Amino acid sequence: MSSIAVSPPTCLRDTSVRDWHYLAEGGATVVYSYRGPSRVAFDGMVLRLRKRAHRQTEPGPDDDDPMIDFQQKVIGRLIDPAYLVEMRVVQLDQTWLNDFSSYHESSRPSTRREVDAIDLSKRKALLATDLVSGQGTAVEIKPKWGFLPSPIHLSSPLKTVTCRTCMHNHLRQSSGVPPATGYCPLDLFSTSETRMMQAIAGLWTSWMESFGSVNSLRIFHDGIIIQPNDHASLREWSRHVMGTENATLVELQAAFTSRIVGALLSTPILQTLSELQRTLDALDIEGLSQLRHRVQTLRDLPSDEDDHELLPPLEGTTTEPTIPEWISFVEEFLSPTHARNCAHPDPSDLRHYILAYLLSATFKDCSLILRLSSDPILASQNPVKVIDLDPKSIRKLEQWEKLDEAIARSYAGVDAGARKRCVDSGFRQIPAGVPDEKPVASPWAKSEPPVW
Ligand SMILES: O=P(O)(O)O[C@@H]1[C@@H](OP(=O)(O)O)[C@H](OP(=O)(O)O)[C@H](O)[C@H](OP(=O)(O)O)[C@H]1OP(=O)(O)O
Ligand SMILES: Nc1ncnc2c1ncn2[C@@H]1O[C@H](COP(=O)(O)OP(=O)(O)OP(=O)(O)O)[C@@H](O)[C@H]1O
Repeated sequence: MSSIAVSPPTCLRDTSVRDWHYLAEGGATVVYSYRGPSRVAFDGMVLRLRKRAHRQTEPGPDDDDPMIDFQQKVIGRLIDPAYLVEMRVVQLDQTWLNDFSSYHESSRPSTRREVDAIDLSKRKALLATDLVSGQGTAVEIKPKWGFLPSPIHLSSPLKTVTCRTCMHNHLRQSSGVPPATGYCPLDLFSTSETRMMQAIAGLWTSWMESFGSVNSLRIFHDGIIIQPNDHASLREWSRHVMGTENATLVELQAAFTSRIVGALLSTPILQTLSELQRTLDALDIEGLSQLRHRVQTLRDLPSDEDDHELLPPLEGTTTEPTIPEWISFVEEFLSPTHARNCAHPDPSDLRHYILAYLLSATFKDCSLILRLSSDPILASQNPVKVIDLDPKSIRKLEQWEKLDEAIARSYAGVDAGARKRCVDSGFRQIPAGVPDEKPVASPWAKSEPPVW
């Protein structure tokens, strides 16, 4: 008698905290890659743990269960699921999480450690397919906002000339943060090969100049993040990309840029993202804010109770959307009859516009991970995935209004002749002074999700 069937452990508690390696982090989560002894449940997976800001005293809700539903039932209707990453929820054991955090805290960048830490109050986390481990190169790009707003509800034309990301980078630069100033998302989203090359070259330059600290470009080789000032790993990577360790940085940049642009041109994902961002943000935060204030003013006016009943309740501006509400929102957004007059938004549609804006914000903040492979079979498989498609909180609306104002105010201080002119290839030009009276129908107005 031999062969003892041992079921694979699926509890994180059964893994040593040393089996996980720090990979990267964003504003809300920190991600570790499993590198321990082979275990079916964890091989090729990353663990995504929520963080809590030091200034945040109250623990937040465990929001990873809704996150899976949101990805499958909401995002999966708008983006071909082939671009999405498989995820599942895992339980966290408090003692294990405490040990994990103490063991790994020192591997986090000091700039991040100053503001937040792993949230030890959470009882759940996410496991997701590790998109960067294994042999070869994986490149992560955070494209940001791929459109210029329609001028209808804007207080000034400033935002229709220079894109939000370029203006935000200006604000950051004025406050001493190293930004990706050579990068304009509208070039990346343009579908023009020349402009896309310019965009990727800009990302490369800021990656180099910031010693890899910008979040808009990350390069992983054989599962390890490459730091631009680590010459040994840069040489090793150059051997992989260029076939030689002796390439100059200029040659390496050119080869990298053309590989990335080639990969991006072979997929419609950037167009999908910019169309979603644009269509869902039909009013701009300024128009949304005006609509919110209009509802507030109408509610404050003495009038018939009947009239008031037609107005949306103000809780609609503060209550987080539930998954069923998201599902019906997307149903409606995809329906052939979905059309709204965005030039004259109806106050009764306030909640609709808020949900649309929140969803647009998710698509404005996601990242792409591309696998560069010289193996023709691997290369023929979908080489691009979209990550970080978390729902945004309704609590952010006010913060976004303030940030928008701060960005525009700071950019208004730039001499008119020195302002960047960002070109939006997908922009529907509306002549100045002519309000767009036509209802805007969703380009996704079909009964089935888009199929490529
Ligand atoms: O406002 P933005 O455009 O600066 O985006 C924030 C990101 O800054 P970025 O410009 O990408 O460096 C920011 O990224 P970092 O923390 O800077 O890496 C977050 O992604 C933030 O989202 P959340 O608060 O984590 O849900 C993002 O906030 P949201 O606006 O998406 O809520
Ligand atoms: N499935 C994955 N495979 C490999 N690496 C990943 C995966 N998911 C996330 N990462 C890495 O972890 C980082 C942080 O993850 P993510 O972007 O989801 O965090 P976030 O806190 O929500 O980010 P943001 O600040 O942009 O909102 C990513 O930028 C990426 O480098």
